[in-house]
Amino acid sequence: MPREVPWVEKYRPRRLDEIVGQTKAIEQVKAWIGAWLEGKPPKKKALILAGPPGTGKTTTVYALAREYGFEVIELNASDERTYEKIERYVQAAYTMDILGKRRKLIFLDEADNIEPTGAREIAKLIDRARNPIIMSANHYWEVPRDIRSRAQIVEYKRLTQRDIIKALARILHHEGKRVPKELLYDIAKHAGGDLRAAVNDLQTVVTGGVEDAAQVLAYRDTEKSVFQALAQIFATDNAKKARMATLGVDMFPHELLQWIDENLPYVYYKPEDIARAYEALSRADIYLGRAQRTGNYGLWKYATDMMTAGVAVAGVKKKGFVRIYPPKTIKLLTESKAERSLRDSVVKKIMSEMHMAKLEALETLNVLKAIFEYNPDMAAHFVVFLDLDLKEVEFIVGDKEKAKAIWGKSMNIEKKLKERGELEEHVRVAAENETEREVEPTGEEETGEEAEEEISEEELQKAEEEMEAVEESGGKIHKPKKKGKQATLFDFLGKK
Ligand SMILES: Nc1ncnc2c1ncn2[C@@H]1O[C@H](COP(=O)(O)OP(=O)(O)OP(=O)(O)O)[C@@H](O)[C@H]1O
Repeated sequence: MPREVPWVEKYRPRRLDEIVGQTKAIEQVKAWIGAWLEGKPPKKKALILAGPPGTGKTTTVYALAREYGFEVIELNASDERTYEKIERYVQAAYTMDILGKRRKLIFLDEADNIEPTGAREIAKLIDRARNPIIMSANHYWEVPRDIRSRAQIVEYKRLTQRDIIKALARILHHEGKRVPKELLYDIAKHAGGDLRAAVNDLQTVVTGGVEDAAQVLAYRDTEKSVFQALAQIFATDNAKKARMATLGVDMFPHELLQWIDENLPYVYYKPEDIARAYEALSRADIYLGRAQRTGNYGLWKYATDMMTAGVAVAGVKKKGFVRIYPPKTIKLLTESKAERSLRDSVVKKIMSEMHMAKLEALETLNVLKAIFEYNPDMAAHFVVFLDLDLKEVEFIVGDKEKAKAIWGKSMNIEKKLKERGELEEHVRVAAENETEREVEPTGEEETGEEAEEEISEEELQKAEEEMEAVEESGGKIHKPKKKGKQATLFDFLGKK
């Protein structure tokens, strides 16, 4: 199912005069580019747009390019290959040539994330540049000195609540939607000057119904940045960026883990990528357990690395707007009795058919929810395998019409299996898995507690190596080896 276009992109200002609250910054940028256009490149051939996230830095670069006829070459400053790429462009003739090629403007994002060696190379390139180079950074003082000394700084301010309300009202007008005034004020207040966060909140509230708003915003109060942190983790393939995303989050790691746990099934397309992300999470969980028992809270670092970088690089993510929700485990108290009993019955079926402990089954239920939402064919196979009834399917997918469609497909599968006498085969496969597990013990117990006992010191050391490997391999985590013979959700997917 295609995701809705993120409003932050749909309503990104196209013109400089549509950018709110940054008049002074934009004047400075225009003056700087004006010098280039007059053929007298400014003394400082690079510009650093510095300021908090979501305040219009990237937007400025693209609007500037559109208005002044530049082609933007956007490169990630922390990417090692960036140097070679810039090399190609800085020396390109700075002309609008007769073939109609446009002048190039080099845009380096995350200038506060450049390693020292990269910084020296980029500094040399700035000296030789024949094209304007604009960089953006959240923390000016973390931009390497070699670069800072060669660049003019332009400061972007946190946006005021008034600016944010103006921008949100404009979006609502275009969408033809209304939300209560108080809610708009609440969103603006909780965004902390970050218009990207505010626009994302508005989209969440409008698409999820206003009744969701109170819940979403209630969490913004105390855990403002967890939404932003998760959005960043789920948007990047860069291990370092993912790890940095949670730095400002005022939350214990085990709470953060719950947030990531329940939101991540909606981020990846492929079941095997979801599986890989869950592998990283379960390692994080193990470190947390051990930290708790031994009092060695230094282990929190490994846990956080696993749940941020490990999850971020687990696979190919969906593009588009990701709605981030507070974890249901926190919401359980507000669940109705009927919902609780349906959840319990589904979880019991998962436990019995897939031979899982309760925690693992709850986790699997989250994955199933994503599969049921996005892949009705695969969902139908699960309906047969788990012997789910229509009410249970409705509970999992959360929509009557979708549930009916899946149910119909499952009836067809069941009919075909019966004709081929294969219904029994499903049962036999499950039974075989059970026997294999008994014959060939994995050394892994099913409860979190017991698993924690098995972590050795070497394994802890390995955690650090693993995270280094993630970075060295350019952000790709090695596919974990399959352990034991326990029937997991993904064994099942493999068999299908
Ligand atoms: N000053 C602004 N005026 C209008 N819209 C804005 C402004 N700042 C941010 N936005 C909205 O927020 C989105 C994100 O803004 P932008 O990409 O420019 O942020 P940024 O400052 O580059 O953030 P980061 O430092 O995280 O890269 C834009 O697409 C736009 O919808």
